[in-house]
Amino acid sequence: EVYTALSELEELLDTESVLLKTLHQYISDQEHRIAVLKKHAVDYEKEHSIAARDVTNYLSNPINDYLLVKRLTSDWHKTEKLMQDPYYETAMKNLTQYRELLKFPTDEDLTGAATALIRLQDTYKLDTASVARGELNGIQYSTQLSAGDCFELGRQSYNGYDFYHTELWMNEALKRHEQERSNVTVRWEILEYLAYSTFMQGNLKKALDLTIELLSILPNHERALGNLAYYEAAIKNGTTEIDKSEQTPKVVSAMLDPEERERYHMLCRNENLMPVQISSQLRCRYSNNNRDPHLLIAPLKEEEAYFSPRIVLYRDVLYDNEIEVIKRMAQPRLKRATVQNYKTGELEFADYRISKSAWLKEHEDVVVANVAKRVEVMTGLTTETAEELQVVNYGVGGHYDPHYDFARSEETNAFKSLGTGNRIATVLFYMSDVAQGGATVFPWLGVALQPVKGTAAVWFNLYPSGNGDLRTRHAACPVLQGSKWVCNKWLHEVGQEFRRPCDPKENIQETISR
Ligand SMILES: O=C(O)CCC(=O)C(=O)O
Ligand SMILES: [Fe+2]
Repeated sequence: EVYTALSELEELLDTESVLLKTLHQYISDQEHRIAVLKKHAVDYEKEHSIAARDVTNYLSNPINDYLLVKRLTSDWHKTEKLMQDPYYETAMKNLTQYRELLKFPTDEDLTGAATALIRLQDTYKLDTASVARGELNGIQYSTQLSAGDCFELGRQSYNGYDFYHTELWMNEALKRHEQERSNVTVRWEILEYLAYSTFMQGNLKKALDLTIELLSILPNHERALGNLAYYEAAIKNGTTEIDKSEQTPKVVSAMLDPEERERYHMLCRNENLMPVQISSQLRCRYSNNNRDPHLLIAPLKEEEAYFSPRIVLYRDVLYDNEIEVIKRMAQPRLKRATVQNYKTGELEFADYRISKSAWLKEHEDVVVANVAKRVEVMTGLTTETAEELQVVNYGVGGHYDPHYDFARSEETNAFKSLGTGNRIATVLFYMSDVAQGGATVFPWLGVALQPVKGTAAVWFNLYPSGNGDLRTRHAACPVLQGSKWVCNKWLHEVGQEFRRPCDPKENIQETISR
């Protein structure tokens, strides 16, 4: 899956530059060949017209006779050979070889890239026409999309049963098709997708009009003829109901609770969801974490992000040179992130988490060990039982849908093999700024944390009773522009008995507080 991280996409640019070289070589070979063929034609023509002017006279000359015969034998053989395109095979052989040597995206990658773009469009409410112009939130970032590009986005949406986006993109394809002079896609094909997706969304009248237009281009299109009859009958009988079960998009976070999804997306767009009674009480301070000797000279820059549950940010707790070391160590080991299937305990890929991650051990580098020490200072907990440092890179469109970091009571298999209990706290370090998007948001709290390089976010996932705190449900918004790097340390329950004593009184019911 190349679309999950920037580093992989860079390799695709290398692939493209090799392909471009091959293409240019092929074109220049061909141009040279065509130039030679043109010269042959001119030469033949010259002799031929001299002969035509006075045939008898021309043919009574033995040299001319010889030349005529030669032109039609040996010379013409050469011409024929040149007409055969000797470069095609070599070029194709090279290309076949490159398929094995270079990194190529797959059809699955194309689907992934299209899904990512549509996810961004959804989350950030990007309007189709602006995206097609290469704009993201009013900033021109890339070149325009052609009718064909829009058509492909529509087709990908269609394949995911997402007829809402199929209609948006096919409409855009149609608009652009009218403006473009050279057309690769054909109008009737756009119309076919557009008519069907319009129908699936319940607009029979428009579906009918589009089908009529399609038939004006291709009067014998069988499926369109069938649909025409069907639509006409349906309109006549007033049966405009469509089987909704077929409409559920496969790709666009179909699993999310709509209210949570709405709150999640609003927070990603930087819309305020926090009551002023809370936000006005949030403070920042220099903290020495109750006189931790490590912090007496250089206290932490602590910023409150929420009170209950308490979420705090620590500014400038990771240095640029440490970040460089961590990224460099992680880079070659980055793999598509997995999630634990809560029934089987197995790790698997999921559409709701798209990023690349790697795990670093403390003994591998002093920087990794220092990060663990700093986590202890920030949290007052031990990292003896913590997981290794997880490094995550999100490419454009990379995201993580709302989730809990702790294992719920029914997830009996999670963390079992570690033998260190549940994930008591999360420390999330931002290792990059993100140009647009990529916030960490807590949908039910109305908290949105913007990534700032060097900052750490800290919160407890469990109540002092040991029960999971459902209010900590959080998500990583899709990256809209740029690349996002984070690393996290998950602290576990075992070993914290005296640092954060259990308090059965706070055995609060596992319910989401809204
Ligand atoms: O990347 C983020 O902002 C959050 C990541 C996260 O929640 C996780 O990895 O569990
Ligand atoms: Fe998380």
